[in-house]
Amino acid sequence: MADELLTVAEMGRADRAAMAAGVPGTVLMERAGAAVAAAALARWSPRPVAVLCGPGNNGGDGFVAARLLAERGWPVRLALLGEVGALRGDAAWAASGWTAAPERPVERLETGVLDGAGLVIDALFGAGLSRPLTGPAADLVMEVGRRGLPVLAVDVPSGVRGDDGAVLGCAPRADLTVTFHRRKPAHVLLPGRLLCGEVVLADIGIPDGVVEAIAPRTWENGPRLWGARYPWPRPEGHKYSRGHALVSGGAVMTGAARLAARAALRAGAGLVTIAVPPETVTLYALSLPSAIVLPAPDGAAFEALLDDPRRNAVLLGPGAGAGEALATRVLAALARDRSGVLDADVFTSFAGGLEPLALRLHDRWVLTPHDGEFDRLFGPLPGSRLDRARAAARACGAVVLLKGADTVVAHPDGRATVTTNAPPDLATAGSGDVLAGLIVGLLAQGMDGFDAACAGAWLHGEAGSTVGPGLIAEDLPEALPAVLRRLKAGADA
Ligand SMILES: NC(=O)C1=CN([C@@H]2O[C@H](COP(=O)(O)OP(=O)(O)OC[C@H]3O[C@@H](n4cnc5c(N)ncnc54)[C@H](O)[C@@H]3O)[C@@H](O)[C@H]2O)[C@@H](O)CC1
Ligand SMILES: [K+]
Repeated sequence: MADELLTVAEMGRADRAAMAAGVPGTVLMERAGAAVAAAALARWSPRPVAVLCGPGNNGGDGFVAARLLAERGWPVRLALLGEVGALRGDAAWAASGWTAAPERPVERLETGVLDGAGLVIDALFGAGLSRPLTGPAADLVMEVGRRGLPVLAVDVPSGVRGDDGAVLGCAPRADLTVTFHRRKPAHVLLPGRLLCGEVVLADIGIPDGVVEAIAPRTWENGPRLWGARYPWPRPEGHKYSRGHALVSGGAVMTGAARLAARAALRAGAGLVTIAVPPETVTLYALSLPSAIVLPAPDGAAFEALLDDPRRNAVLLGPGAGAGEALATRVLAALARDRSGVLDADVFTSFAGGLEPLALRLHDRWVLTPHDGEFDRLFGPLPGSRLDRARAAARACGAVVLLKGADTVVAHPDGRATVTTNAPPDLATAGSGDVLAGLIVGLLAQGMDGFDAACAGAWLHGEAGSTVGPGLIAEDLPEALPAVLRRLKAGADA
């Protein structure tokens, strides 16, 4: 499946470009409806179907699918929101194909159309959804849910907004969603992703060059994006050529920096120094045999460690304790030519204003807030998670990774990815520290900020899935070798 995600506007441009290149809209619609019918035939045994059509082209796809399924002998009832006479353009053409057979009426959109149905095809609204579902459309969607009928959604479950996956009013929970040409953000962002069920991407004959011309800026995260630049160890390499991460450890919440340091090592950093309060050296050293544990009694001592340019990537935040001391360390790290990750307590330490950070940050730094931390640092920004992460990256000049079940990574230049492989088991203490550690480990090896953030988020998700139920954060670095082995096998193929 292609990784690009097209906004609704970009998909509209793709449709228009295809038509300008000589593919008529009716041909696109016929192929879209055929893909829906094919998906129904492939997934379900023959059964009575209720096709719910809306007033636009999404409904047009429904008319085509209904005709094709009826031609295959499936009992099909079709109901339309509005009047057939009010349909325009390609949708009117598609409707005429259905009504051409006198035994195929167009029913009013009422719940009775569901009686006897063993499958619902939801073709009410797609890209054109402009307001919350109300009236008969909402009644039908609610009734489909009450009856527990299987649902095949055309393009998106009706009520799910294409650009952000938000539900306007209500939306059915689909078993299968057939979308066209490229997926939209709604197929990967929550809650949309959960309502789509399995997503099938159908080729409706829009030439590939069209996507290249549109140059989309959003992708589903995966190794196809960054795998070619993954910093695999080279035969002639040695530990000094694999980067040296510096992790700042705290006095009380010592687990956070230890988890991060271990993850940085597992991600392949040649060396990891963890700078800790002197009274905790033994504790850190005993649990991290492969890391260098050094005492840093104060800011000056930490700066002395920073001054060694071989320590090329820095992690600040996990277990650090918010406040002036942490803020000073952050600014000291940013004053040097380093890459790094800012996490956790850093966001509280700079909650008063972004300016001191924004002045010094650049795109070899990655900020990894969850939603609460994000709002603390950037304020409540409008729009989807994609919009907000992009705006934040632009505002601070660094890569922003907005954590969640649908983690977004955004670069200040507007590129963004959505990560979809994170299992819910990852919602556990210390999981974010591991993520920060993975990213700093990759930065230390020379990956750029965007690649390191994307690769870190994806590896984190894969490690989480490898462990599965019962996962605790300590398991994640240990799961990494198996994940990397699989990645390498794929990358080498
Ligand atoms: N040539 C094309 O543009 C193609 C479009 N395709 C299909 O066309 C869809 C987009 O078609 P449209 O742009 O016509 O949009 P939709 O079919 O999603 O809906 C547009 C209509 O619904 C109305 N509407 C929006 N929200 C409403 C609400 N909550 N309650 C009541 N009415 C509401 C709008 O006023 C408009 O009349 C895609 O999702 C896809 O399924 C496919 O056929 C492939 C080709
Ligand atoms: K739909």
